[in-house]
Amino acid sequence: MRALNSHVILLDVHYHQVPTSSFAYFRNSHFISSLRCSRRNGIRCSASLQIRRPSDRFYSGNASSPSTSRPEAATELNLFLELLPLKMRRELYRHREIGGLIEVVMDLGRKPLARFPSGDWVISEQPIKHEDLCHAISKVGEFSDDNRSGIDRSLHRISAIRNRKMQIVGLTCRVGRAVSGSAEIIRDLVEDGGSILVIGPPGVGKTTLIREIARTLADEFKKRVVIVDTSNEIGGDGDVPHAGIGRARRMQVPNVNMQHNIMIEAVENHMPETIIIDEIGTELEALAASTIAQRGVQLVGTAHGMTIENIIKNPYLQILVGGIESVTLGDEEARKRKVQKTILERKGHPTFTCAVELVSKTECRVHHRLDATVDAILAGKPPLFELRQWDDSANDLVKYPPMPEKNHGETSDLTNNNIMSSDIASDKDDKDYPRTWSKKWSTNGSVIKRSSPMQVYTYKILEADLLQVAKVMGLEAVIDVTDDVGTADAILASSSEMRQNPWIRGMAKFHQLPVFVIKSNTMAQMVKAVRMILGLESFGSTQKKPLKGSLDIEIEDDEPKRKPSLEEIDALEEVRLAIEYIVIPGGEPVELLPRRSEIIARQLELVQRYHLAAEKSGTEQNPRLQILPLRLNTKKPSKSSSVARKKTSPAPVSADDGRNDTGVTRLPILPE
Ligand SMILES: Nc1ncnc2c1ncn2[C@@H]1O[C@H](COP(=O)(O)OP(=O)(O)OP(=O)(O)O)[C@@H](O)[C@H]1O
Repeated sequence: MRALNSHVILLDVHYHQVPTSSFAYFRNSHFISSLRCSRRNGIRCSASLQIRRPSDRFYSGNASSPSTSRPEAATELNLFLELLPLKMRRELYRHREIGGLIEVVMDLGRKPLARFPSGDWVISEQPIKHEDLCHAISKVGEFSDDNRSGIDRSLHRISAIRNRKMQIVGLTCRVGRAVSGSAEIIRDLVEDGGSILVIGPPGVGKTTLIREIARTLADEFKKRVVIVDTSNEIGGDGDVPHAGIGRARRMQVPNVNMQHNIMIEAVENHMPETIIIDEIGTELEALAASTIAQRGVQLVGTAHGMTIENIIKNPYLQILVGGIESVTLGDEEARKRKVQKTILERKGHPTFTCAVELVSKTECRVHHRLDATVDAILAGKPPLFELRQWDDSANDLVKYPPMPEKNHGETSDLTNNNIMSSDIASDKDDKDYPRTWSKKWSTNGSVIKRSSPMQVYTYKILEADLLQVAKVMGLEAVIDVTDDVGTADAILASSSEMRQNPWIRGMAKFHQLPVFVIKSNTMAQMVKAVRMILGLESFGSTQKKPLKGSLDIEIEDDEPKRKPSLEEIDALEEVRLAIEYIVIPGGEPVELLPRRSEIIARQLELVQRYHLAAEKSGTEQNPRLQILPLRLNTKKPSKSSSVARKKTSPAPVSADDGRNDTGVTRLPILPE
C-alpha cells in the first residue's frame, strides 16, 4: 500500500473476483476513482486501486479549523448518496468535487443534475423514472407541509415538487453539513451578545453559519441556546439532534405556520439566552422575533435577501429593521434638509443590533449598526459596512474597516434625496481610502481652523438629540451629524455602549478620531460634549485630551461642591425635567414653582449649564423662574476661533440686556 497524499492511497490488491466494471466503491466514504485490473483466466486478478476520500475541506476559507472532515461527515454523505439509484451513485462518486456536492436535482423525465460550487453537472444521460423517485422517497422521512423532509440523524434536506394530484414529480436533495469554524468570520459579533440578522441568497450558507453560531454559543460561550428548527434543517432530522449543534437545544416545529408560536414558546418555557431561527419569512414570524428581542434575548436569525434594502422593501419583514413610515415635513424643514416634503423614516428600533450580508461562504458585509444603515438608506446616503473575507492561504480573517457602499443611493428607489446621495458619492471619490491622519485635531487637543461644520458620528446616541441641543445652543451651523465615520471629525458615544462594543474604539483608532464619551445620557452632558467637540470648552484636568493614540475624552458632570438639600434637589430636578422635556424639545418657555431666592440662584446656575436664558417672575414674596427657549450669549466662534460659521443662524434675543418685551427683569448671566 502506498500513500500518495493524505487523500489518495494506492493499494495493490488481489481479488478472486472483480467486478466487470472498471471501478468499484465502498460503502464508507472512501471511493475508488480508478481500478486497473488484469484478469487472468477470468478468476484471479491483481488490481491497483486508487482510494480517495471525499475532499475534507472542499471549500476554501474558513476559520482555524473549518472542517467537514469528521468521519461522520463522510458517513452522512454516503447516507445522502443512497438516495440515488446505484448507477447514478457510481457516476457521482467519480466526480472530483464529490466532497463539495451541494445538491442533486431529480425531475421526472429529465436528466438528473448535480450542483457543485463550480456549476451544474449532468449525472446521467438517462432521464429520471418514477422508480428513481420512489427509491429516493423510500429513504427519507415523511414530508411536512412545507414539502421538506430529511434523513434521520443527518442534516440533508429533501424538498419535493408535486403535481396537481399531489404526487411527487421532482426532488431537490441538498447536502447538509456541519462546518466547524464557519462562524469565525463573525465570531466577534457572536461574542458581543447583540442580535444578529444574517441575510443572503438561497444556498449561500446561512443555515450552515447559524448552526455553527448555535454550537459556538452553547459549547464555547456556555450560553443557553434554543434553536427553533422549522424544517429540522439546523439540528437535522429525527428526534435526537445532530452533533453539529453541540449543546444547543432544539425545538421542532410541527407545522410551518406555527413557527412564530414556537418562537414565543421557546422564550416563555425554556429560559433561553439565545434563540436561533432560520428563515424568518412571514409578518407573524417577524413580529415574534421583535417580541423576543424586546424580552432581552439574543436573537440570531436568517432571512432571504441580498442586502438590507431588500428587507426594508419587504412589507412583511420591515419590522425586523424597525418598520418604515412616511412622514410629511413642513416646508421649512424640507428645505433645510434638502428633501421632498414626504419622506420615509424608520419607525422604531430594529429587532437586530447588527446585520451580516453573506456574499459567499467566505465573504460577508457586516453592518455593525443596523439602525444607522437603515437610516442611511432611507436618507439616500450610502450605508456603512465592514467587508470581511476569509483568507484561506493565511488561514486568517481580513477585515476592511467600515466604508459606505458606493453608489448605493443612485440605484436605490427608497431614497429621500438623491441629490444628497450623489453629492456624498462624489465627495467620497475624492478621498483616499483608507484615510490618513486628518489633521482636524491638533496635537494639543484643540480643533484646528475649518470652514465647514464639524461632522460628528454618533454611536448609540440619538442624532436628533445632538442636533436639537446644537440648535438650542445656536450652534447648528457649525456642528452636524454624519453616518459615515470616514468623513467624521469626532465620535460621540455613550460609555456603556463603548464597553459592550469595543469595535467602535478600533474604528476610531483606524480613522484617528477622538471619541467623546458621555457617561449618562443627559442633556447637560450633551451640551458639554458639543462645547468640547467644538473646542469651546477646555478639557478638565482629569480628562484625557484628544491626542493621537489617546483618543477618549470622557464628558464629566460639573459636580456640585456641597451636598444639596432635599428642597434644592427637588428644585433642580424640576429645572432638568422642564428643560429636557419641554424647553429643548418643544421650544416653549416654562414657568417654575415659586422658590426661595437661594434656591432660585441654584436653579439659574443649572439653566445656564444648558446655555439657556431665564427670567425672574412672580412677586417679591413669591419669586419664581421662567426658563426661556433662548440660548445664552454663547461665545461664538469668531473669525480667528477654532470653527468658522458657514451660515448665520437667526439672531438670538439678547439675554443680557436686562429687560425683555414684557418688561420682566432678566437675571444676569454668569460668566462662562
Ligand atoms: N462554509 C461552508 N463550507 C462548506 N460547505 C458549505 C459551507 N456553507 C454552506 N455549505 C454548503 O452549501 C450548501 C448550502 O448551504 P445552506 O443550506 O447553509 O445555505 P442557505 O443559505 O441556508 O440556503 P437556503 O436559503 O436555500 O436555505 C449546503 O450544501 C452546505 O452544506
